[in-house]
Amino acid sequence: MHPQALLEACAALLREVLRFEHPADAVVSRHFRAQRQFGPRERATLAETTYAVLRRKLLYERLARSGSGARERRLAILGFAGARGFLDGALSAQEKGWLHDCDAVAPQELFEPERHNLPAWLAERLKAQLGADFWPLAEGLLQPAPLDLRVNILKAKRPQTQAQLAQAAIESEETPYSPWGLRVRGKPAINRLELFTSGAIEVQDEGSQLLALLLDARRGEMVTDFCAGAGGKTLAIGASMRSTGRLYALDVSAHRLDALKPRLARSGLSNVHPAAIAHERDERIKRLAGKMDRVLVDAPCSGLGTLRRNPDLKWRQSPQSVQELTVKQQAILQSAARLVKPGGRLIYATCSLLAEENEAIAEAFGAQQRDFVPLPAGQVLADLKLQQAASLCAGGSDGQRYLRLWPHRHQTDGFFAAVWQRR
Ligand SMILES: C[S@@+](CC[C@H](N)C(=O)[O-])C[C@H]1O[C@@H](n2cnc3c(N)ncnc32)[C@H](O)[C@@H]1O
Repeated sequence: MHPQALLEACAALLREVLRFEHPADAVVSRHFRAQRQFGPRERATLAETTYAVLRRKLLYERLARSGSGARERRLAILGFAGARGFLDGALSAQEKGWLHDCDAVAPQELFEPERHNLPAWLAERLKAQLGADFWPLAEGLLQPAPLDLRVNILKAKRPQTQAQLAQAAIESEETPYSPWGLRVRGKPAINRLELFTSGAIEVQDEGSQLLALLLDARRGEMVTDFCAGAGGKTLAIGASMRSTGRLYALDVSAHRLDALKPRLARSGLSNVHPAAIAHERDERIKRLAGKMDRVLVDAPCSGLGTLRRNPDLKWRQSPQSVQELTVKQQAILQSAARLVKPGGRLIYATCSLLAEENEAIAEAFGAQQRDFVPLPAGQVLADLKLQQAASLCAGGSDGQRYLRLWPHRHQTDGFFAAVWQRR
């Protein structure tokens, strides 16, 4: 495709995404379905340019105030994810001069928001929470996430899987914490590999794998994944139960549960029972009350821990949306807790960075529900012989109370989890 046509296509896609009416990944997929003319490399450039602009939106908007032509074209030039030589083929002499001037802007000439590229409300909260660690986090959130795979231990072993990937010219290394994980170099297409179609691997961030590990579901147990969605964690939990016992995968979104079905078929699991519920107090779940050995609440949240993958979320969330989510999170945790049997365990987790969706929810629950005794996440992970368990945790008097994963410290998405045992 001619550079000019590809640059204009990037600008057109940005025009749709920057309306923020729908999640960026959904807009990009719809765009590709409607516009069949793009090959795989062009699609990659279009998607990566869009994500680069979403990541550094404040910086690029500031630079785009100078220059000429349509705003989205200027943003696409600044975020262009292809080779500079190729881009040059699309630029006028004036645009080349402008881009050269933009490249020469030094960081000290920029205002803070143009360096961290976060909305003011979010930067303020993260600064209050993190202090000096705010800037390493902000920098970490501007990087694309690596591609992590989880080896399905029902079907494969990690070393052999790594060797098979190498045969397909895919380089990978073992993830540092999860015993199931492989971190792949680059972004190779995974879903046509025999390893993928046969269910030996799934794409899953190491942080998500750690949440499934933390649940420590055992063979033959009764387990509920209360907010199962498309089942990323369900599949990891089901495999850790060696496809025995019963694992209920509940969600209010039948659509998301539908996306679990093909993954379930590949996985070889026969212990998973997906069920759509109307809400967290649905009659259908009453009969499960007091019966579960393990309950995971992977609660709906702002998703701000996934900004490396979903940078549009920082522009789509707001203090009000976070406030509404915290109400829902409390209600779901309260209801899900009823399923836990005496001696059983409950986990509340999110992929948010914000204390109000995390520690605040866990502490409010602990204060109300004297029946549930906190278990230090660091201890649970150490008992599982997990590498460097203590470094993954924070909070409480010994700094081990909660699982607290950060992109800049652990190279995972941001995750939080609290664990309780019912008396
Ligand atoms: C963070 S996502 C779950 C991701 C999923 N566990 C995974 O690993 O792929 C949160 C899920 O909670 C679901 N949800 C929202 N409200 C709910 C409720 N009241 N009861 C159960 N699930 C709910 C959403 O539909 C969404 O799929």
